[in-house]
Amino acid sequence: MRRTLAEIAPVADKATSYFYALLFIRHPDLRALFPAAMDAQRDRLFKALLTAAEHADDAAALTEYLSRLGRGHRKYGTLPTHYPAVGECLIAALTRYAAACWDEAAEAAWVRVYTAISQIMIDAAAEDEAKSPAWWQAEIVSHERRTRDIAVVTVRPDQPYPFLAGQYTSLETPWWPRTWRHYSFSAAPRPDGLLSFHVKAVPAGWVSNALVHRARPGDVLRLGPPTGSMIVDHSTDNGLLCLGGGTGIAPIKALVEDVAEHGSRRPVEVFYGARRDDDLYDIDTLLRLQRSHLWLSVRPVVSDGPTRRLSGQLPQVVRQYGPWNAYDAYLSGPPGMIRSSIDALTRIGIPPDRIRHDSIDELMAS
Ligand SMILES: NC(=O)C1=CN([C@@H]2O[C@H](COP(=O)(O)OP(=O)(O)OC[C@H]3O[C@@H](n4cnc5c(N)ncnc54)[C@H](O)[C@@H]3O)[C@@H](O)[C@H]2O)C=CC1
Repeated sequence: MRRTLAEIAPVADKATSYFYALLFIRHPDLRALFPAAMDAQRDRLFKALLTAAEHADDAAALTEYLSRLGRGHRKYGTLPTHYPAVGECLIAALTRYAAACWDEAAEAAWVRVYTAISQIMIDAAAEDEAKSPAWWQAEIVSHERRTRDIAVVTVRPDQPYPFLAGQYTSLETPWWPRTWRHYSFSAAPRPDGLLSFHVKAVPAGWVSNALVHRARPGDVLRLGPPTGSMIVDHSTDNGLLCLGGGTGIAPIKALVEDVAEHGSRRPVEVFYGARRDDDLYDIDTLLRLQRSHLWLSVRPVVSDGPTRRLSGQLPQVVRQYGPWNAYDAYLSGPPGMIRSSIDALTRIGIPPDRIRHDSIDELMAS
């Protein structure tokens, strides 16, 4: 499998385009399950295959990854009968684009692995069906523009939506059917069941632009299941060192609320990074939380413009404080910020297993 993937990696775009073309010609009914624009989708299929191949020797990690994928596919309307159709087109694409190493043994390995992959995904989806809906309808109940391009969107799901502070969901708008994007919850679970997200309209971001510029109270979104492991570990008394860059502050605020609800006195140090003073759109909320909780310290950090606040990139500024050896780190923000913060924090001695963040691949896909 690894040899085949290495061979198709440089032509992954062509191989996945060929795969989808074949799938939609042979099984036109499946086209309706996919978004109109397939660019992000192409990338995702290849990444999923790579991830599966990377974990091929670690059965537990592979099963966990595939089970999550199987549960996540319920919202697309995927049925067990779709898997053989996909498998057959996948094998055809590999035969064509990994021709140099494709032989009977390679084909047998892929058929075996694909069958196992599908079975894990199908089983996980079936098990999930008994306890959870495939998706939730969620009506927008408030839409608050904080800056020209950032909105805080609050929704009421049609059924209880169990999740943990720090997690994220996938979201589909009525304007771009079947195009799903990830957003972190910006608040811990609330007694009224409402959920909030911070959305920044990014260039060429169809979903984010629709959510910021078009969405209004009364519009109905669809949500997939909650996911993500950037949650508070309540089994330790370690402090929390939280770095939130831009709208990455959203799940950090949820984590702070979670610590507050648990009534613990663990120190929580939040560094909130933005390009300019005006971009610190949620600073008032965080400073209000700081006034209510002695264990919480919030430091705004401005990276680009002139400021009377702390100035610089988040990882640089954090290094000037500390020591951080009794802290668990929580990182949320742009992929570049997450990568450089992991680097900086491991260099000052925080072990990698105490640094939590969401999957960088999934952040990029949003
Ligand atoms: N769970 C998560 O990790 C979440 C991630 N996000 C992601 O956060 C991003 C937010 O975008 P914007 O608000 O436009 O933020 P931005 O691009 O304006 O950056 C905000 C701050 O992050 C830091 N930063 C950015 N790039 C950096 C780099 N390469 N190295 C070090 N520090 C860096 C700087 O302090 C900067 O001021 C989006 O990509 C969004 O997908 C948003 C919500 C949750």
